[in-house]
Amino acid sequence: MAIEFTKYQGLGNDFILVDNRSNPEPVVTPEQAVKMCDRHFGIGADGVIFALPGENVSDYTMRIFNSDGSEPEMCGNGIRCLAAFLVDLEGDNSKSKYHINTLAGEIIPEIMPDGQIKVDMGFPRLLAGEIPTTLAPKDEKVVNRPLEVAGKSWDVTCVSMGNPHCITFVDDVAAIELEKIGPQFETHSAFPQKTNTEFIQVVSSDYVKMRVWERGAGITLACGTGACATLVAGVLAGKCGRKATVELPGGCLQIEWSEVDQKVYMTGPAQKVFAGNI
Ligand SMILES: N[C@H](CCC[C@H](N)C(=O)O)C(=O)O
Repeated sequence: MAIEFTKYQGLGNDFILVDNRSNPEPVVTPEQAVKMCDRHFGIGADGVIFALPGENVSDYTMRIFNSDGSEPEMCGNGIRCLAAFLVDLEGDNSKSKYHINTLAGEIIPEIMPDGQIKVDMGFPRLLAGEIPTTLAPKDEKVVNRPLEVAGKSWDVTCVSMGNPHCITFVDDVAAIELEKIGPQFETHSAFPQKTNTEFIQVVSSDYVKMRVWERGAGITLACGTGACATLVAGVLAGKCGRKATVELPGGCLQIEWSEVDQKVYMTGPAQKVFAGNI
């Protein structure tokens, strides 16, 4: 069965988007998603994202398969790409704000006048039991706690944006051997659902540099939920303010942890690359 798709990217974190509005179940299996994401034998992407019918009061439902076939709760760059995709699909009937149902709760992307997309990413989850991690009692936060990885003790801060993130502040992100230690963080026994792993270099209280090893995807050029988790971790660890630019290898995101509603807001681009079928 031919599958029509449109390729989008958000700061180089790239996705295959599928119009799944006529079916409550994804029309692609996780195994097929792995093949589609292969950068030599397939289309090539960090994941496959489905625009499914909405539930309750939401306009649509988003589901995503990572390039290893696993299904995460949410994807920040991905939901900006989904919003751009929906505008394309809906044409003249398109809206500027969508209520999207996800496994991380309701997420609300808004297309701004300058074409950037601002996303209400909801509330961060801060307790060990919500990450989830065994690094602290389940009703405590995990801020600058030691974690033994690759024969070294790292001070980590854990935050969930619906998906788990383990954040480590370092003096020089370029010096981190991500391909060597990323997998050891991702699959560490302290993370029952595995984890995304971010290394952060604080340039100033409103500018940080980040590199990421993603759960189920490996090194990516950007991670939206990771950038949100990073800002929250920076506030908890006293390293940055509640609004900052997060510089990723693929470009910059503007992140704010609102003091008004305690939600996290992410603003960044999403670009269509090409359409096709497979
Ligand atoms: N690999 C991530 C999902 C994609 C998140 C990332 N691409 C983002 O932009 O948030 C996970 O398993 O939680």
